[in-house]
Amino acid sequence: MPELVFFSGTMDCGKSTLALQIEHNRSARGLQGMIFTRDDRAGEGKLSSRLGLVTDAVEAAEGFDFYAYLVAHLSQGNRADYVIVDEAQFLAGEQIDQLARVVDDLELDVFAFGITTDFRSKLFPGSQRLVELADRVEVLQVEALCWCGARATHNARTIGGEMVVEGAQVVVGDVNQAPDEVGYEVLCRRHHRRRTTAAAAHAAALSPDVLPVDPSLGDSVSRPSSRS
Ligand SMILES: Nc1ncnc2c1ncn2[C@@H]1O[C@H](COP(=O)(O)OP(=O)(O)O)[C@@H](O)[C@H]1O
Ligand SMILES: Cc1cn([C@H]2C[C@H](O)[C@@H](COP(=O)(O)O)O2)c(=O)[nH]c1=O
Repeated sequence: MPELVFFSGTMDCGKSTLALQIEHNRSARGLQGMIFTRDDRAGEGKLSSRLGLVTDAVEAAEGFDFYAYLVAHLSQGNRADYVIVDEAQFLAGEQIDQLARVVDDLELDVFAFGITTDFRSKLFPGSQRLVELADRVEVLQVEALCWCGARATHNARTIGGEMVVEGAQVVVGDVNQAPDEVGYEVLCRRHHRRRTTAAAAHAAALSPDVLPVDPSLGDSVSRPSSRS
């Protein structure tokens, strides 16, 4: 039975790499995929991974109709054995409905890849609809890590290393940006809640307010640690 599968995770956990691996393995066996993306960092009509791999893709902009596009593609005598969609968080809910229809009516597997939540830990519309409609939601096995070493489950937006909580939901960007640029950092929930980015933790560790610790004050003293 064909399936709608949502491969989800934080930024930088290997989603695009997995999309390219699925594409490689299937095309190596003679299958032909249709690859879609939206607003990839590498530019329009590209699906790119931080490992340096990139492939051409159809840009699924606002208003793009996946079902109509695939019906037209097939009825012109072209092949499509499966569908890959990267950056699926950016899609509208109705576009996810079209993908479900591609699975049910055109009987094609659809593999969608995307981050689940935004920098405010709210669901993206596309991800919400995927959670509602997917046959399976797969969390990627390669864990992205918070600076403290715990599994990263949330995406923070940063400016100058500081976490921000105001702004547009969609701002295309990357992790490991220069300090003065808008960037992203993956964090565990504890540190996302406390807005403790790596830079903030580093600054706190160096702060004279918390160092040196006076041992005579006992355990009530706040000590710089990975659980700050
Ligand atoms: N220089 C590197 N060497 C090995 N692995 C790397 C390197 N750079 C990035 N990666 C891997 O690539 C992953 C990010 O892959 P990518 O597919 O771009 O992520 P996503 O699409 O989830 O944002 C990182 O989590 C890491 O595992
Ligand atoms: C958290 C968050 C992310 N984005 C953007 C930043 C990137 O361009 C993509 C995620 O790409 P990746 O391949 O998973 O790294 O999403 C955004 O626009 N808004 C956000 O809140």
